Amino acid sequence: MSVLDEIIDGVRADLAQRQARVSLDELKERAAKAPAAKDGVAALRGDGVKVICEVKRSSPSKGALAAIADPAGLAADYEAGGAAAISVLTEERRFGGSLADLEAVRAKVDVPVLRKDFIVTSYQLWEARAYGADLALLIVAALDQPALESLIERAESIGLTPIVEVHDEDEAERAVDAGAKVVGVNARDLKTLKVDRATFERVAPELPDSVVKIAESGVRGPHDLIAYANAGADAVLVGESLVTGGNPRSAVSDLVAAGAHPALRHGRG
Ligand SMILES: O=P(O)(O)OC[C@@H](O)[C@@H](O)c1c[nH]c2ccccc12
Repeated sequence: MSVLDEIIDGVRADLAQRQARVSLDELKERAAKAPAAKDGVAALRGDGVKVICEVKRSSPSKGALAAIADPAGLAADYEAGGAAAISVLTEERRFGGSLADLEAVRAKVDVPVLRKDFIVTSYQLWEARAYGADLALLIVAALDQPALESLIERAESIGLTPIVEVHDEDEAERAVDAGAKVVGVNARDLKTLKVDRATFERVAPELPDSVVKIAESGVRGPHDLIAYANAGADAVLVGESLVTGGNPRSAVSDLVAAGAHPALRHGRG
């Protein structure tokens, strides 16, 4: 069984407990009261390379990264540094996240917020909206094609922008076939946990120009952002280096400054 399969088993077990406590109707009522979703696509387009900053306490590959007692405070630092969006991990067992983190971050920042989890049912999309997310991650490797298609449709119908995560050319083709408009290319293979920064440049050419392209994982600093930008990234998604670096606000602003450099040839030019 791959790491991804193990993570998803845990996610399904936790999900079953939440579903037993909170009905879908209750969630929908809560979602109806949530502030309207912000435009996730608009936030990731435009001049310069956008930086999505992640609230990440731990990971299956590295274990504990940072305690993050105040996720909303961290998100506010990210926003002050120029983050285009905030990613909040809500998976509990391996990443130490929660829906409470999502809610706290949403209440604090104005930029769009991404629910980063292993979404396998539409119930989790309603949760994302109910707790204030504007974007939700859908991982191609975790879904069969009909499920991927229906979750993309459902996400859009409830106002969420789906970020469809791929890791190779075949998955990129599946994402595009399923109608993805925003695609994240993850340099980390979720089945082996290995990072290969060349993944983005290999996979991005499979994606049409109209698709917003996010390079995920492995960004240690401006140098990696520039390499991803030169390979066509519209945005990068950064976690570990921000939570372990000591000064998240200045680390983000260094990335944003690098991404705004006029000499960069990025995505839409
Ligand atoms: O910590 P990093 O290497 O900067 O990576 C962030 C992000 O890309 C990574 O957390 C991630 C990408 N896709 C995921 C899917 C699930 C959980 C986590 C992820």
